[in-house]
Amino acid sequence: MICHFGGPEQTSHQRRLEFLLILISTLTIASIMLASLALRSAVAGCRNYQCKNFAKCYQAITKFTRPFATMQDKQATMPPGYKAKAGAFQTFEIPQQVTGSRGDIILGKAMINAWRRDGILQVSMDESQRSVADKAFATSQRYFDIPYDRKASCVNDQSFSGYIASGEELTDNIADYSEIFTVTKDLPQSDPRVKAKWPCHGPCPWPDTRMKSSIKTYMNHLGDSGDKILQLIACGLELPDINELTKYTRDGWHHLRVLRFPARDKTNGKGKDGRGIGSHTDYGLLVIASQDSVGGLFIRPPYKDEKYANWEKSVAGAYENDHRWVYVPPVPNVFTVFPGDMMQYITNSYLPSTPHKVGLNNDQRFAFAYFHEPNFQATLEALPGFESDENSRGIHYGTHFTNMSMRNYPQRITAKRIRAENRMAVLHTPELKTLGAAPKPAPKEEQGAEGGMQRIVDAVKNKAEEVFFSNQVAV
Ligand SMILES: O=C(O)CCC(=O)C(=O)O
Ligand SMILES: [Fe+2]
Repeated sequence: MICHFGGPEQTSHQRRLEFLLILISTLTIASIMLASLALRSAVAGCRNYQCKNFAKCYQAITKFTRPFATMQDKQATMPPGYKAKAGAFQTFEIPQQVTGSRGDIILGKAMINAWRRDGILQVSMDESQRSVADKAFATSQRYFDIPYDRKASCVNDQSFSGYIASGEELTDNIADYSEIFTVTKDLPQSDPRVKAKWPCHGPCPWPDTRMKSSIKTYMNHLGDSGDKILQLIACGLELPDINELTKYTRDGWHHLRVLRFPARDKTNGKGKDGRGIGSHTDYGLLVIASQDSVGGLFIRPPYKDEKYANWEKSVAGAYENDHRWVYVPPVPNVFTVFPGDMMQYITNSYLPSTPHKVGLNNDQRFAFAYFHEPNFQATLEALPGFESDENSRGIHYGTHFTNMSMRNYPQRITAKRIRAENRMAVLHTPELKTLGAAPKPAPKEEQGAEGGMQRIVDAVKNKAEEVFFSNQVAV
């Protein structure tokens, strides 16, 4: 006899079976729908999905964002002479907008976990960022290819922007082989902060308008990502306001290093074999780095038995030659993102500043390091819930940046002018330490371009330039 479900001949056993079957199919459909929603939220960086199940969604993000490259691929580009584990870093997609939704909180927590575990995370570039980054890399190659004298003329005595020759920058007293064009806030002479002789404030000595436009566009994109990442981190830290971190970055002292490293057998001999940049941490809130396919970057994940505070005692050169470094293999179309000194300070080392270093490879290497920073006038305080004796005094970002620049480039014309004009003293004026406060004009006698002070400055500058140029070799 053929039984039809629901038919007149149905026994109670068959009805139970029918009920069970319906229940199982409903549950299967529901779990497929849930899984696909969770996956979609992971792909979309939790854009719209208001997650109800924290653990499941978090797991989905963690699994989905693991990269798929094999260990062999990742080791292949490691600079010769280095032994390190190759990292497999988590990659995140940043939403169009961060609103503080449940999804944003989950994403922020996943990013925080990645930093605390690996010291670094990756962020996918969107379509427009890819094209802007490609253009910036092309611009960088074009600049470093121009004759040495033209590159080297791009310096400024008021800002630390401009050219730094291979072998000019020191890390832990050893010359770095990086050749750099630094871009700090590009301010005209008419800007009140420049007129008031604030240290580090001045124009960027661009070689041409093409480079200016391409690099500024790139920096604007990085700035947008930087603020969104900070908002996500604020969500992940469950801070009372999603702008708890971005309140510091309005008119932030964002800057960028356009970098070229020579091949390991094509250096000018001023540094140490195979070493591109010595181990160091960077100064602000976030470092957003990008590199070509050559490979050279190593980072140091947080270790429980290591504690440092770069704003108190330099960590430059620390642990440089031990085996605890992790290689950052080039991955196409991602930014690598890690915390800087200020993030460590305000989180009481919950998010420590990530030490990193660069090795030289068989080919020249191009890279960018963008620093998403607080406003120069900002004094950073411990975040709610992260207060301790160590961060109770607050730290003035402009002073930290100026100290670090003076330490790294003591012989640069900018450092000489800061010393000659005693600009360090300006750092102590109340308006320089108050967000949004207007600068007070410099005293009359110091403003005159023809004054005695200016003559001293010019003499120092000329001498510095002489030394600067005589020390260089063409690349
Ligand atoms: O070359 C890199 O990838 C990073 C460079 C760097 O650490 C820096 O410029 O501070
Ligand atoms: Fe760095």
